[in-house]
Amino acid sequence: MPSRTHRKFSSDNRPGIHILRDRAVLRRLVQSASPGAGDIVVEFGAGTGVLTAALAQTGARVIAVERSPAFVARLRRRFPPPGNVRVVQADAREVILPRQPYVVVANIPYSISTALLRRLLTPTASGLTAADLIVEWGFAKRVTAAEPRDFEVAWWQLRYQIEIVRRIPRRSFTPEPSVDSAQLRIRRRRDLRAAELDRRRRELRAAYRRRR
Ligand SMILES: C[S@@+](CC[C@H](N)C(=O)[O-])C[C@H]1O[C@@H](n2cnc3c(N)ncnc32)[C@H](O)[C@@H]1O
Repeated sequence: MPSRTHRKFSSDNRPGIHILRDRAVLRRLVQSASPGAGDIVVEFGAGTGVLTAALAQTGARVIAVERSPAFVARLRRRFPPPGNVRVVQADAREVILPRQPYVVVANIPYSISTALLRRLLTPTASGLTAADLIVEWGFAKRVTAAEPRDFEVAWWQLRYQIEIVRRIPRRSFTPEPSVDSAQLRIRRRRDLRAAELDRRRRELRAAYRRRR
């Protein structure tokens, strides 16, 4: 017999949907991001709005991006205007991102992790200042590796400090995924000037080409 929480979103229960049910994990994620009132926070994959509600309580302006029409309808009921939550029905990989400085806080679908990080961390001109994400444990290990396997991750690490804050057991979600997750903390490095960054990027690119 499915639990009540499980039944509530069973119409949208496709692979990749794992609702965060551990309040402590949720609290720590929001605390790590600690957005201030009026800050722009983008949440990808808002689902039932469990994280959205915690973010909204900080007074930040929350942009809740969700692809599923059923979840979007539910989010719009839960966060009606006027308020500090804007629900956007879109694919996280394509949605228009803010031009002003913004942070991302999200429990992202495992299947789009690479595409999403590529979108957020690859461009040099970006308003992203920080991201606090829940991602698959193996993915977190890959993007925080001391010696990244590929140039792309090395480039992300050059511009952003990326670290695993903690391991999150699979039982923290409903339904449980088959693997554990990680809380990932990403902060933009401010110490590199454009010319220096460009030089380091060329050096990095050359080093990875030689490895092949
Ligand atoms: C892991 S669940 C997280 C749900 C909720 N934020 C939470 O923390 O409990 C991932 C959510 O992302 C949504 N999703 C999946 N692919 C998406 C995409 N390409 N763009 C936007 N949302 C997506 C799913 O519908 C689901 O609601």
